[in-house]
Amino acid sequence: MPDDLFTGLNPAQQRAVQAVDGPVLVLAGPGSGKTRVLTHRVAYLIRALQVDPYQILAVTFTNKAAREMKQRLVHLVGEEAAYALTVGTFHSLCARFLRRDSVHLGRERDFVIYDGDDQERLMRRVVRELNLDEKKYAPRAMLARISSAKNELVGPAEYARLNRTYLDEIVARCYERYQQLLRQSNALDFDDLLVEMVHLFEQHPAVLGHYQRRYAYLLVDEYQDTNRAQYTLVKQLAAQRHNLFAVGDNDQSIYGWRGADIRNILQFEQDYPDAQVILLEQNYRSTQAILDTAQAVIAGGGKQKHRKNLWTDNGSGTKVSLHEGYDQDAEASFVADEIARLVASGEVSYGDCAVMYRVNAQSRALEEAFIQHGLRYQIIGGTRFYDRKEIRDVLAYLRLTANPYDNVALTRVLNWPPRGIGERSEAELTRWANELGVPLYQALREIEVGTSPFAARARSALLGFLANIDQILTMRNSLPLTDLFDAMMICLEVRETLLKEYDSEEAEDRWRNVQELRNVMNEYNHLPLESQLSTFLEEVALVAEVDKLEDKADAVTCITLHQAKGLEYPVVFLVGLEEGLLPHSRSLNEREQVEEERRLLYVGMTRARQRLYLCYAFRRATFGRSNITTRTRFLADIPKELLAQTKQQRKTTAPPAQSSMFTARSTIAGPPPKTAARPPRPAAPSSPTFAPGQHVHHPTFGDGVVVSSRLIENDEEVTVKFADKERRLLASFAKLEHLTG
Ligand SMILES: Nc1ncnc2c1ncn2[C@@H]1O[C@H](COP(=O)(O)OP(=O)(O)OP(=O)(O)O)[C@@H](O)[C@H]1O
Ligand SMILES: [Mg+2]
Repeated sequence: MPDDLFTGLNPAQQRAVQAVDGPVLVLAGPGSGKTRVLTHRVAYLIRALQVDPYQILAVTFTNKAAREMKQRLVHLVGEEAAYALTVGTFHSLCARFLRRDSVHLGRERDFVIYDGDDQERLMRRVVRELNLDEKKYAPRAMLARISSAKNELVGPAEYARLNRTYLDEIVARCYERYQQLLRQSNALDFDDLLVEMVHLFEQHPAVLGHYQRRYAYLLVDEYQDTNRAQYTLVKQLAAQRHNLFAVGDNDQSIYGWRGADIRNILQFEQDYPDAQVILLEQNYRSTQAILDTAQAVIAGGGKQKHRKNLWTDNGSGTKVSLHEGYDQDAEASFVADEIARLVASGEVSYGDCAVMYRVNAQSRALEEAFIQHGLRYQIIGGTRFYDRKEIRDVLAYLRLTANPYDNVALTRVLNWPPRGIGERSEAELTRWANELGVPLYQALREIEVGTSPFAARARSALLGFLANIDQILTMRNSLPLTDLFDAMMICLEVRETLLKEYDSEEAEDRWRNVQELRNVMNEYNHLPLESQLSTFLEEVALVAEVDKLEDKADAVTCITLHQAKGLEYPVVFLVGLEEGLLPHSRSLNEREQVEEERRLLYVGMTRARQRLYLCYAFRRATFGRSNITTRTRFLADIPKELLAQTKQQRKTTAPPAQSSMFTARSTIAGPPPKTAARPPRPAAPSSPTFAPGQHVHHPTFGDGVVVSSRLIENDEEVTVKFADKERRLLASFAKLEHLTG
């Protein structure tokens, strides 16, 4: 036997590779080599047992994992055999099988697969057709319910039977109609791929028999995150030969919210009574320090079945760092500084580092810090902050506010928020503006005053848009940037629009992104009023551009915790370890959901090989408001002595006085920047020392602008607009400083 199959495997792993007949469950902790064993087992089947690679089916959790597995197998078994294997995700495999066999379901082979946008458009049609109120029955929300039903293999009829509330009835009707329309278009959505496959196997035993014979060997990675439909598929395929090899870790089950059922792995032995269960206990990925810390977190969740031991002889390594930053920007800055330091020391490269977070909006602060520090980075999965739809829409309005003649910005948001301006009206407007030889905004003005080619309905919709723009324009020169922004959000009903367009969770995420943009603006409020918006837009444009030009090779990886599953990096930063983020505020109601968040943290921690940083911020601005945070409860389960704690001194200014996206923020507190020498306050001023419009600094509330000031008794009462709100202060107590510049 060629020995490279086994040289890299310990005895337990070798046993797992060689335990060929019958079902096998490898239940083991992170980094114990489950994925490696699965890969080697494929090679073993081919090389040692002469199994035809055509008979092997391996299921991975992501397409990326499938590609990586194939690459490894090219080395182990050669190209020809590697290409004859079937490796993919449940979805990609089902799509492939259905292309071949969906005729048995009376379906054309060339069905199309609808993505999220297509689905939404279709559901919108359904909701309208059924004369339902789109506000009450948001298409996205309907789709989310239908998706859960599909993952549970519950069809429209059964859904109607099982669910009896009024809302359920509506969902059932939408579900039924949605499926009809999909069918008419010869389309399947993602969930249908699994559902149809299960149906095909149920209804056509001959087809199932074909697949059962063909795939004599089944291997499934990340088995703990299979949902009902996937679990059923595996069961169907394995029913004859029982050659199922599943690997997983119940402590890493993190997709419950998407229908994954942890019981699938816990009940493996009941499902397959002849199963062998193999435990792997040596971790090859992480240092002892990282492992101990991660174990402490998962153990804090109490006892579970199959408690696994995990040890490593990788050495104790550097202590896990626990870092408190002042706010999310300081946190990001710390991460960037630390990465720059490690890279400069020659210890690691950018590509060795990953930053993981709970929600995509958290990447904004990181992206900016990386750009400031000139660090290469890439955002995995998530769209880069400034590329997100809601951000681009809002930015388009801001661009219009700065320059109403910006045609690109104008066409982008002409019908967002939706006001019934269709493609036809837009084309007509463009044509007409060309004819008049004026920018679109000017053409809109013309509609207002004179004759235009538009029918009454289109005309009033276009004028509605114009009225919005003009209303915002009138505020442009009188409000500080963040106030202008808030007024704009109200005028355009952005939040309400998002709630209409998306289900409540997604709308909340997108609204959070929009508010994140407002957080950025805070830093421009201190500039002269007339240059705030333009400076802001200039710098945003630069950030967006720099980002595009980046060479992605050897870049820091920014990734959500959910997407980081199965991956590993020498250096890992977990940021935002605060209550409300992790555990996410959505999960606080149910214990089981909080436990899933705990596992998510565990998954994140166990991605690290050499260095792990746990970070949280003392304050965090969410939804436009900066609040003091509470660090996540899970940190309490880590014994203090396992951690090296660092804490940023409280910043004396927040936000920094002359800040912009490109002024480096120091992570360590420094003297307040650019402050005038502080004269001792005279006890009883005879005339106000503060005047409206002056920029001032307060040790606690940060920078602000004086709104008004008046003398009272023997003091001066100053009203100051700070980043968060307006405050009335007594000058003798408030220690207000005048800011120069
Ligand atoms: N016997 C071994 N000798 C040396 N390195 C090993 C051995 N087994 C696994 N490794 C290495 O340890 C790391 C973790 O392995 P792998 O990714 O397969 O773990 P896993 O159990 O799948 O982890 P996760 O649960 O996070 O998916 C990989 O870099 C792998 O190459
Ligand atoms: Mg793995």
